[in-house]
Amino acid sequence: MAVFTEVSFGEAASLVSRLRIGELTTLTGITAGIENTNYFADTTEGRYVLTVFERLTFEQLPFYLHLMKHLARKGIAVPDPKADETGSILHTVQGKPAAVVDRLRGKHHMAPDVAHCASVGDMLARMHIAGQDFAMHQPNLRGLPWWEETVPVVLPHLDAAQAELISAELVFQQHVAASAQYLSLPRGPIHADLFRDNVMFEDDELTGFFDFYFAGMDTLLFDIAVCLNDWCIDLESGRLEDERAHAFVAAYDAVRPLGGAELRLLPAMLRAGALRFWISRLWDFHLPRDASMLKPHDPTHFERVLRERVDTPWHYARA
Ligand SMILES: Nc1ncnc2c1ncn2[C@@H]1O[C@H](COP(=O)(O)OP(=O)(O)OP(=O)(O)O)[C@@H](O)[C@H]1O
Ligand SMILES: N[C@@H](CCO)C(=O)O
Repeated sequence: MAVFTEVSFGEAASLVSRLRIGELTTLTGITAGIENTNYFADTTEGRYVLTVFERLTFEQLPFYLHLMKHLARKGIAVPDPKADETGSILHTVQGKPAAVVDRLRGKHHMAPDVAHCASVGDMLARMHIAGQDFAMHQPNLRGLPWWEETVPVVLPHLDAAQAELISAELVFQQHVAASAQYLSLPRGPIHADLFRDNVMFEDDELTGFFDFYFAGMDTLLFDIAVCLNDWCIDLESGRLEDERAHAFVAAYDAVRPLGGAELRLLPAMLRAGALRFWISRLWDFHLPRDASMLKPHDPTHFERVLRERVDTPWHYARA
């Protein structure tokens, strides 16, 4: 529900005219999303999305945009950033970084079934493989160092039980991250935010995924955990639903077989994924930014998910 930067039709038309994608015909603000300003931009030649980045910098953005370009070139169903006459895919609107990418067809499936979960697992594995030779490097900017920096900031807003849980989980994750098993995990560019609202389907066929603006170099297992915690759960309780979770991992495993350390550390990564989004939702909720129509996500959801992952570890058992 966020529009942080009001972009005029003229401003957008001026940028679009430099991208050789036709002339702008309509520009419509997108209310969904909380991180950036997004507009649907239709032209005489196609349908696009204009994003004005509100937090990410000109230095940070090339990694994400070139990763999307790299994956699109390899036939992975992601939006392809559009270049201007200089070949640059990173643009400027009102002094802020901006990008124009293909608008994916279809809609989100916010109540996915087993088949949807399997499609996403398959696609994620293919994305991880396609990303292995991506030359640029940037860490997951919402990884452990960010959790360590942000937990003290949100701690004053928590009750005693919440403070105990978040502090204990941070210590647990610090130990996991220092372990030989964790250090042996396969790494590469990950999406790191592949929630249901970042994947499109048309007639149950997966048409693509987007919002790579939390991507980074991290363990591939973390990406799997982030997905399981959003695609394969009972939303009320946060509990993992075994049929969907197994379908997701089995589809992924069929494309990129998981190693022993990955199978053993999946329960710990499921906790890490829950912690990461509990922290970021607390941060957004208690330190909100000035934006028209911004509605932060509910932090208590990931508190429940984390408690569930701690109390009932979930393991993937190959059939
Ligand atoms: N390439 C695209 N194709 C189709 N729709 C898109 C595309 N990019 C963005 N959208 C639409 O805009 C909405 C917001 O986009 P996005 O999720 O990237 O914003 P955000 O501010 O990063 O949100 P969040 O981080 O909360 O997911 C999406 O839910 C989707 O409806
Ligand atoms: N997908 C995130 C928001 C964007 O990072 C969440 O649901 O908390």
